[in-house]
Amino acid sequence: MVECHSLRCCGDMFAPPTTKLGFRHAVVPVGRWGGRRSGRLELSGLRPSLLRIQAALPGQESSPESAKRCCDSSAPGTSSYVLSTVGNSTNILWHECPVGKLERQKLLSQKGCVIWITGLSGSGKSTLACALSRELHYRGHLTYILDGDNVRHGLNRDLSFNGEDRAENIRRVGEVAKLFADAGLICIASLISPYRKERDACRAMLSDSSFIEVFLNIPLEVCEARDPKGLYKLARAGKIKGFTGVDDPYESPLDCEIVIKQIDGKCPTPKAMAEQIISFLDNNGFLQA
Ligand SMILES: Nc1ncnc2c1ncn2[C@@H]1O[C@H](COP(=O)(O)OS(=O)(=O)O)[C@@H](OP(=O)(O)O)[C@H]1O
Ligand SMILES: Nc1ncnc2c1ncn2[C@@H]1O[C@H](COP(=O)(O)OP(=O)(O)O)[C@@H](O)[C@H]1O
Repeated sequence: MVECHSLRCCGDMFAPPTTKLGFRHAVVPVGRWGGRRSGRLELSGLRPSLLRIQAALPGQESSPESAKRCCDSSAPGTSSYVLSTVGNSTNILWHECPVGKLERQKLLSQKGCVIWITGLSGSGKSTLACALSRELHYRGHLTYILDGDNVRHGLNRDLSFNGEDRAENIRRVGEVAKLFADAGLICIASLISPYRKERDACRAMLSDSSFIEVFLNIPLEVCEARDPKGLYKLARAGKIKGFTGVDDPYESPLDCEIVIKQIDGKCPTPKAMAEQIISFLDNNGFLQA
């Protein structure tokens, strides 16, 4: 048997990629660091330590078992690598680094996570995100806010507010939030994210329970009365089409970690809401490595 240099394939570093990344992959035996055995791999010049390759063979699911076979089934003189197909990206390779999430979390004395604040326009998402970031910052924790409005100024400037684009908006923010959580940060995503299916898909991107959904459950009438940007007025006048809560749906979470609502007709202060979330983080071990 030939020594396998795939970082995710052997020994302590082995972790089946499907559990973390959901790749579709298959194993392709190839020559040792060179040659073109699969007809599409050219490995010359690649350092062994960088190799964990997944093949673009459709329909072959990975499993711990199949990934292990990567070590066992090679012909003498060959090693096996696995390339993957993800969406429209074919023959791509995941690079591992010995400095991982755990090391970064240790450095930061916290656990990377995503706090996903969802609610109607005007419910107070941005205000809460800022209050939470400020309170955590004072306590020595590193945070980063992905605010819907702000992200639409750059990364998502190509997206409109039709259903398809909102779904893509949520997906992209989910992916970026996942990266920030992997970086060890407490990532606060505050966007309307009106669709349950897309929010749940973002939750599914994170392997452990590090997706914390916060529903800012403020009634439409209150949000509309606040109307800080005058958007509800424009929507009611028919000057904005497809406005959430007016003529576009908002699907409330059915089972989320934290619900914030009015008490006796009064909205808690942003600081009080932030404290509620911080208590959750503390009780669930996110504020230590
Ligand atoms: N049609 C329509 N519906 C809802 N909101 C609208 C719309 N058009 C513009 N805006 C402004 O865009 C902000 C919402 O952006 P999001 O990225 O959070 O929305 S979404 O998650 O993609 O639904 C939202 O900001 P917030 O008020 O902070 O929520 C609005 O200011
Ligand atoms: N807890 C709160 N109590 C009272 N008013 C609030 C609260 N949070 C936010 N607001 C006000 O509501 C309006 C909308 O807040 P904002 O954070 O912009 O909401 P969103 O980001 O959900 O659109 C702002 O005028 C803000 O000052």
